[in-house]
Amino acid sequence: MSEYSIEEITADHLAHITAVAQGLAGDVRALVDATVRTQVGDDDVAAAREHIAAATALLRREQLPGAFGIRFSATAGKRNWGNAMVGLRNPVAPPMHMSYDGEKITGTVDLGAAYEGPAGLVHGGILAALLDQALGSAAENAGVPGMTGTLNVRYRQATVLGPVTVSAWLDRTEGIKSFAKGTVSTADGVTVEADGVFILPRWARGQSQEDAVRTVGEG
Ligand SMILES: CCCCC/C=C\C/C=C\C/C=C\C/C=C\CCCC(=O)SCCNC(=O)CCNC(=O)[C@H](O)C(C)(C)COP(=O)(O)OP(=O)(O)OC[C@H]1O[C@@H](n2cnc3c(N)ncnc32)[C@H](O)[C@@H]1OP(=O)(O)O
Repeated sequence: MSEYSIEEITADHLAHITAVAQGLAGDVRALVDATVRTQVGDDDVAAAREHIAAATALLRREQLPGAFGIRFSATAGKRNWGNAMVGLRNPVAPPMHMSYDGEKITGTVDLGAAYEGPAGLVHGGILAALLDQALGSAAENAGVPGMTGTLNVRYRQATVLGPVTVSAWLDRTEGIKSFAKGTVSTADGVTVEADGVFILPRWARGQSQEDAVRTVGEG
């Protein structure tokens, strides 16, 4: 397991690669939305596919051997840029933008046509994933990070595609277990409620975060 790593990086370089990654991911996200909603004819689709194939070949010239992983540094903190919900360089991530106010986390996200489940409504799995991320971050933010052990999700009313707010907070901790809760809200009010248990895995117990990263980084 070597997906956690330490990578020192200067502030200038961080600013540069952040802008580049956000730009590219944003362009690809726009492409996905355009693909879902296009109504152009076959010839235009064929021409677009040629452009897409050329862009893919260009990006494939130099690739990571696997996923981005999670990288830590003194200047940049934690970079989970490949994360499927919040990853800065991942166009699959809507992305959710998270802000922290003490132990409360607020995630804002605009869910477009690419996140549809029932007609005009957000796919329930996407909502569960956003809650998983926010509740997990609430546990981590409270100092007891962990893998999701159990996540309970109650869909109270349909969530219409569009802007959505995710709230999450730590309920309590019991040793290596964190219990977090959260909601999804829209203009219609709370649409989803969740609670979850996040468990610090065995390999990380009794280690500082830095030691844990070194252990897995060498593993
Ligand atoms: C980087 C270094 C720092 C270390 C951080 C490590 C991990 C943190 C990772 C990220 C956190 C950061 C941000 C969060 C952001 C996003 C959230 C997304 C998270 C995910 O997307 S994550 C993917 C889905 N997730 C999995 O892929 C988990 C697969 N699974 C396992 O990795 C193990 O299964 C594990 C670790 C869950 C437990 O394994 P284990 O060996 O540690 O368990 P053990 O037997 O020691 O039990 C200890 C106590 O937990 C209770 N317990 C056990 N299992 C439970 C369960 N499922 N539900 C409720 N309670 C459970 C027992 O009943 C006992 O309780 P008690 O002590 O009271 O009896």
